[in-house]
Amino acid sequence: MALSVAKCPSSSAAARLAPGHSPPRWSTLLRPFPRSVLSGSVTVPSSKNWSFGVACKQEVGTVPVSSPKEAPSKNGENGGLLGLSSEEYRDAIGPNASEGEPTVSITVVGASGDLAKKKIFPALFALYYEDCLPKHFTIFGYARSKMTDAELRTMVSKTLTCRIDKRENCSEKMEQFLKRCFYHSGQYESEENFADLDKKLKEHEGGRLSNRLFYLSIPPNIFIDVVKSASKSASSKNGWTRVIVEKPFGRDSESSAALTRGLKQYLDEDQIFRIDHYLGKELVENLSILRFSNLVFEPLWSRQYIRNVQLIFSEDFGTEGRGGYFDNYGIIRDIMQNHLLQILALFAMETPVSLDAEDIRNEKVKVLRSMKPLQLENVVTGQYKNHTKGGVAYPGYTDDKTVPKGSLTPTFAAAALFIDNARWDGVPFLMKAGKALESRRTEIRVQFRHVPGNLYKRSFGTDLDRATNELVIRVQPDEAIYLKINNKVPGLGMRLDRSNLNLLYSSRYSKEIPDAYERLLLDAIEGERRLFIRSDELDAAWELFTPLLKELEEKKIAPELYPHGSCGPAGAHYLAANYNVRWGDTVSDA
Ligand SMILES: NC(=O)C1=CN([C@@H]2O[C@H](COP(=O)(O)OP(=O)(O)OC[C@H]3O[C@@H](n4cnc5c(N)ncnc54)[C@H](OP(=O)(O)O)[C@@H]3O)[C@@H](O)[C@H]2O)C=CC1
Ligand SMILES: O=C1O[C@H](COP(=O)(O)O)[C@@H](O)[C@H](O)[C@H]1O
Repeated sequence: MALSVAKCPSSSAAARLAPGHSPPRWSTLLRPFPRSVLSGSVTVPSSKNWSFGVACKQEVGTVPVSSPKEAPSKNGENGGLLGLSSEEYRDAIGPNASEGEPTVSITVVGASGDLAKKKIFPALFALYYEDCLPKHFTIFGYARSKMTDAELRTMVSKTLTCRIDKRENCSEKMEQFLKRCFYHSGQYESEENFADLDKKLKEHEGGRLSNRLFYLSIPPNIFIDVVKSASKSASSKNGWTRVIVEKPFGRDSESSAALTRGLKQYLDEDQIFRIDHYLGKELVENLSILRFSNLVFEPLWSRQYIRNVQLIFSEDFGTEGRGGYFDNYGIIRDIMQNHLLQILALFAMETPVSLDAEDIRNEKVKVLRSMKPLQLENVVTGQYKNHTKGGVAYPGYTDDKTVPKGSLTPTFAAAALFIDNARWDGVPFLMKAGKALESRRTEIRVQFRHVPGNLYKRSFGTDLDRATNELVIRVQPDEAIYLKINNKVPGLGMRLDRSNLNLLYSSRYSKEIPDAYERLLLDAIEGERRLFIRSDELDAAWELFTPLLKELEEKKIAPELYPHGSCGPAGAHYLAANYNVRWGDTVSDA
């Protein structure tokens, strides 16, 4: 029987316990409390009901008691109240504070763009549908494009979807949701335009304690302009102000440090939520649970038993429509330096002291800082070229009009990385990421060592590799965790077979898996930083990749061409073979 807790109880009755009731203990395993709760906050009941200890806990009147790491925010009197004592906090929010429920205003900056339409508004709607948003919330779209509220709603409504398993009242809920979405057109560097937004936000907040979340869904060259104007003119006067920053966080160590310095002129580190949406994916979240809550795995999690680890990302489409952005970054910056490296850090970290964000991030950063410098000979790059299959012509990367002719930007890369610590000494961590490949998949593959003195080695023939165990965590699509084991083919003979112990999520759970952006938006609203990137993690990630990127660019290394829709460059196989490894996704029973 599965332990189950409603992640976002649709009926708040199930979620709310009378004051004095203990929350179910295991709920914390499934969703660690926000830092404010862990550090001893008092939750002020907003009414007779008390939202407490549940997956989708609303931060209703959370009063920080002591949280030494959370200093008052940079924007001083305009900023959050995170560093105040509970008495100061009550004084600041007035005598009736505990009677009013706070509001959350979410401003999607760059609301006219692709990400906002594709991911952010749909995720906000899913949270609303699941009763995960606070009772009082308002969503504002902000961008330069001229749009009315009605036009924004029409635009947004086209991308909202209902969960397959929850269609009940969906269109009604959509209508209610859209009524809470508004639009404000303005320039990104204009304090005046943000001051106008502030006025509108205040009208909606109706004098309540107001918490404000800004989601920067815009190109990075305007991050600082927006943060400057928003923090000066539109940050909360009496609640918290937080900013979600989309990637890319720079192109290299220097530009990333400059971006962080720029942001920190106006924000404290704990107001900055650097998003890496791969950390919000269900199976990536599950990685630590798999390892730290199952005795069978943790003892094997080291060089002693693990031969290699593979982190594989592939997409079966090219850079269509994003060539302009992509050409300036390439696959190493787009996928490896962030998504795959973050997964590696989570995979390889030591047991954290607790599930608190800082404890987890402390362990991740230690892994990143223990990485051996990346050598050019341990890297293969590729770029897709046009290819015709079944009478259909697929364009090459440089056929995209937004990509400069002769571009050397890699759309594929494979690399062998090493962690210079006692646990992982000598174990290759092989990464592979590519666009326009034959399939779309993201996987973590753990290949174990051979069984010493294997009694059955004769039964495996010459291919002993096939006899080793492999643990596969398929992040997407068809989320699954499976372990390849050896077993006897039933019958009187002695033939060995290889089978999968398979946890296929769609068979095990009828519930639809939430999109990563839902989890991350909810965490940002709750102040939970575990799945966001801290600045020292970011620095360490860039420190690892910057010298390699510079070398590739300075030496003008030409990527190996591979046909659109193929398995990628052959060089990736040679690279793996150098370490006696075969990519797990290329074998017939992958
Ligand atoms: N799209 C995706 O799948 C992903 C995107 N990201 C990141 O998220 C952010 C947003 O992505 P996306 O929505 O695709 O980006 P867009 O290019 O669609 O930009 C978003 C909005 O920003 C404004 N804008 C665009 N270019 C400029 C410019 N040069 N100067 C000023 N304003 C500009 C436009 O709004 P207006 O003209 O109305 O002001 C546009 O609608 C980016 O940082 C991107 O790298 C990260 C992961 C995936
Ligand atoms: O960050 C990015 O991620 C997407 C892939 O995300 P997914 O959740 O759809 O797997 C990738 O296409 C894009 O290039 C990159 O910027």
